[in-house]
Amino acid sequence: MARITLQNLAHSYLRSPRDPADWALKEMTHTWTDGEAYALLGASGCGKSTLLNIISGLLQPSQGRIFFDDRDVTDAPTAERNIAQVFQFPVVYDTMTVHDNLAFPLKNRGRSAAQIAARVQKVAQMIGLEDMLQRKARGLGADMKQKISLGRGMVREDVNALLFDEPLTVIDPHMKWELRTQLKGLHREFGHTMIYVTHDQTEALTFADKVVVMHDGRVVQIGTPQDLFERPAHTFVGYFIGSPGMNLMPARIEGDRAIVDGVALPLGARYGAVSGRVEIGIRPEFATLTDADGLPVRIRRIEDVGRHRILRAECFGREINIIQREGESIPAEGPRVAFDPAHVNVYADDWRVEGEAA
Ligand SMILES: Nc1ncnc2c1ncn2[C@@H]1O[C@H](COP(=O)(O)OP(=O)(O)OP(=O)(O)O)[C@@H](O)[C@H]1O
Repeated sequence: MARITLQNLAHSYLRSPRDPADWALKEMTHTWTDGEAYALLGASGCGKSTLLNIISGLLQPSQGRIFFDDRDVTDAPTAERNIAQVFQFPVVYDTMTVHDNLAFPLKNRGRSAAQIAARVQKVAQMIGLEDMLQRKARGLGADMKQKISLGRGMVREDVNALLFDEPLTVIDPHMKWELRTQLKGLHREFGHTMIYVTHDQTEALTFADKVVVMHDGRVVQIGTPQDLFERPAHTFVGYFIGSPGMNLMPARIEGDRAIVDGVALPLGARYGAVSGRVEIGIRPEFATLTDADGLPVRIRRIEDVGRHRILRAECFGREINIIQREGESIPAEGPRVAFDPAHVNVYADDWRVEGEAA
């Protein structure tokens, strides 16, 4: 397993990039901890595959270096990087048994029969393939074949990193949940450094210790699922993560208050001068309806989604979403919306501004 360091890394597919839009990956410097499970999350085209391909060695970055521990691997081909990869579509040898597919990477590295048997058994058991080991891979469905690919990715203990590129794309929805859980179990048991590319927030949040959110060629936040939920570092994180995403409202900040359309709202921290395009961000979970303080709202639609309901509302001509838990009601007249001050984030030009404890 290895720590992965990206140093001033950037990539453009153009020969002579001129402006920022020409860079598929904008300059970044990050260190990813040895043994952690990371999800690379972002919308289509944000640069996830470009970054993964640079890490795996399929692509040479236009700028910067990449290290596995202290070794500079920027110029090393994929074969020398000692990584395992699992792709969107299963890669299995149809004529081999499930056992031999799983054993293949170990045989290639000259492991003893006893080592192979023990390891294959363990991996097969963890992904629920132990009863199928003697079957030929031919004839198995895509789900089963992808399970084999995942298992084969995990079978070696000595890889620097395990890279997954949207590995659950071909998997049946109910099976996705099972495989994600198994992958998490495998990570807990084996402790590989894992990088998992997805555009699906549920996949990222359930799988990863740390989620790396990418937007427009940049890493906008690396954090635990809780960090991303409570303190989105960028408005994109607020919007992209959560269902529905974070509410944003233009505001002016005065110390520990935000002024929205002339109404003062308390903040959980005190701020100095905040300049640029200033907004406050509030997740729908931290917005409540009152009949007293707050901003006037008009409820447009109510969506019942089981344990809670989503109120789609309008506030000073802007859309706002409020999540109500069971037992919470809607005031009959003149409802207002109030925000939990501790969960109001302040943004300047889309980036979160840190306040001082009030
Ligand atoms: N081989 C290539 N040549 C030129 N441009 C490319 C190439 N591959 C990707 N790009 C561009 O680089 C940007 C980042 O693409 P990338 O595939 O890394 O994003 P992604 O987040 O993985 O998207 P997706 O989820 O759709 O695969 C996009 O604007 C894309 O059009």
